[in-house]
Amino acid sequence: MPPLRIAIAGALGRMGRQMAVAIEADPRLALAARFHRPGAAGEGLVSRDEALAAADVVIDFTTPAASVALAEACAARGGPALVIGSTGFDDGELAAIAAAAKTIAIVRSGSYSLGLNVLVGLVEQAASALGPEDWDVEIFEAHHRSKVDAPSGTALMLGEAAAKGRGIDLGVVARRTRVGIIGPRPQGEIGFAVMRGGSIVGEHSVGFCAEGEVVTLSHSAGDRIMFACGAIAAALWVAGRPPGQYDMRDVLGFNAS
Ligand SMILES: NC(=O)C1=CN([C@@H]2O[C@H](COP(=O)(O)OP(=O)(O)OC[C@H]3O[C@@H](n4cnc5c(N)ncnc54)[C@H](OP(=O)(O)O)[C@@H]3O)[C@@H](O)[C@H]2O)C=CC1
Ligand SMILES: O=C(O)C1=N[C@H](C(=O)O)C[C@H](O)C1
Repeated sequence: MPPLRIAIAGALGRMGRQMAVAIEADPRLALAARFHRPGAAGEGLVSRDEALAAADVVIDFTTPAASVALAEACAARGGPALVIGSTGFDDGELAAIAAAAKTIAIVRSGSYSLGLNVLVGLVEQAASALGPEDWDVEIFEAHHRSKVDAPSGTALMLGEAAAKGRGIDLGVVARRTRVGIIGPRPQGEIGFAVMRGGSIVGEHSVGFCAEGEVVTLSHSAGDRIMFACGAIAAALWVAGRPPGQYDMRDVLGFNAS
């Protein structure tokens, strides 16, 4: 079987550079093209249109606006398939990606880590067993000083999992900030806390806190290579799939009934 042709969006970014290393080392793949912002200078970079023409799958770790524009460009030409790793989308941007996924296959996940996606299932299970009458859910995340969105995409995935386990909508119970005299904690709230500093790759924990006891489920990322390996698994899985929006738990078979 010929190698799967991959294009990298945001090739000069932290994840774009990590993706190139991982793809070059994988005999199942060919690094077909690397592209960045229009006009960006860098060895071997091509235009977005050239990259789309050369690839079976594009792997994209950029920004919400760039990912939406890319999804629309891929959909307009009927491919290639897309693996989106960017985080920080608003509702309108998510709707635009869902619209593009009516024409092409798109995998989107706030984390391509296998371990983190296992943790998502554990959080849903724990939230279902530890009800809101006695157990408060608090999510903590820490990242490097250059990260621009908060809470992280992963923290939001964990919040969605906890809300799902309790059969509620995260939007109704999420508490993203606390400042000043805020009063006692409302029952059922799912709180988020954010730390930024240094070169932290990604720390996440979900605390279930009751009178006299705390259960903590956590994940620690020490290197970006496992995000890149997860994105490669997603690219191999999504190539040739019918149009639709998928996530990493689909790739891993965790959503199969
Ligand atoms: N899902 C996952 O597993 C992971 C997700 N992420 C997410 O991926 C995203 C990128 O992270 P990271 O690599 O650390 O960030 P970086 O800022 O290092 O990389 C993003 C790159 O995208 C470039 N870019 C911006 N606009 C465009 C465009 N229109 N076309 C092409 N490239 C563009 C930026 O260029 P410029 O520098 O010129 O602005 C930047 O170099 C973030 O949203 C992050 O949260 C990160 C790690 C894992
Ligand atoms: O920006 C990052 O670095 C990361 N972003 C993702 C997120 O927002 O959860 C994944 C990972 O934690 C690293």
